[in-house]
Amino acid sequence: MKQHRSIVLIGMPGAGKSTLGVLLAKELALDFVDTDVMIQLREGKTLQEVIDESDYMNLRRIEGEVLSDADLPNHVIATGGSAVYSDEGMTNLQRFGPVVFLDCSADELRRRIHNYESRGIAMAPGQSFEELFAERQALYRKYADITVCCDGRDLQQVVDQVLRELNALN
Ligand SMILES: Nc1ncnc2c1ncn2[C@@H]1O[C@H](COP(=O)(O)OP(=O)(O)O)[C@@H](O)[C@H]1O
Ligand SMILES: O=C(O)C1=C[C@@H](OP(=O)(O)O)[C@@H](O)[C@H](O)C1
Ligand SMILES: [Mg+2]
Repeated sequence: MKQHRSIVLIGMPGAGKSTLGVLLAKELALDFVDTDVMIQLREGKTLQEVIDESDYMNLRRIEGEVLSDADLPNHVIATGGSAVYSDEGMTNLQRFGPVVFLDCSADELRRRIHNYESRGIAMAPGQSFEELFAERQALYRKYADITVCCDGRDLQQVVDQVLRELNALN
């Protein structure tokens, strides 16, 4: 692992970054942070309100600033699904530890998430979920040090797989 011992979780909304992040932090005796919460605290509003009061590109811009300024050694870092649009932000997070892509099929994501309209997803108006999914795959793969398939695995199975892959990196 890199010098600061953090782990960065990336992937589509619904992949399990926030949920798994807490479990991994407990397993690894690390702190936990969700960068969505950092954004909301900085802005004093929800992500959906940010989008409604400006637009999705403004949310991506704010997210990029927050990720670029973040100083998060010894954390499991759950990012938002749009984090990978900020190269500067991802480059900063990479300093703290390996990037784990939680790889989930579009069908599985659709089964898990039913509120795509109100979840504050940073996507262009009119873009379909399938189009967004396709656009992002290359970005997640570009930054991933580890890719873990999440389809057909419960939370504990994914946690165990991430831990195995992290051990294999050392
Ligand atoms: N491996 C899994 N199996 C079943 N449900 C999962 C799994 N991972 C996450 N979930 C569920 O999917 C939903 C979205 O998870 P969340 O952690 O909010 O994803 P993200 O932060 O990546 O958007 C939650 O209801 C969570 O319990
Ligand atoms: O994928 C996206 O565009 C987004 C995902 C959200 O986080 P999760 O991936 O944790 O749902 C959050 O960052 C924001 O609403 C934008
Ligand atoms: Mg999340």
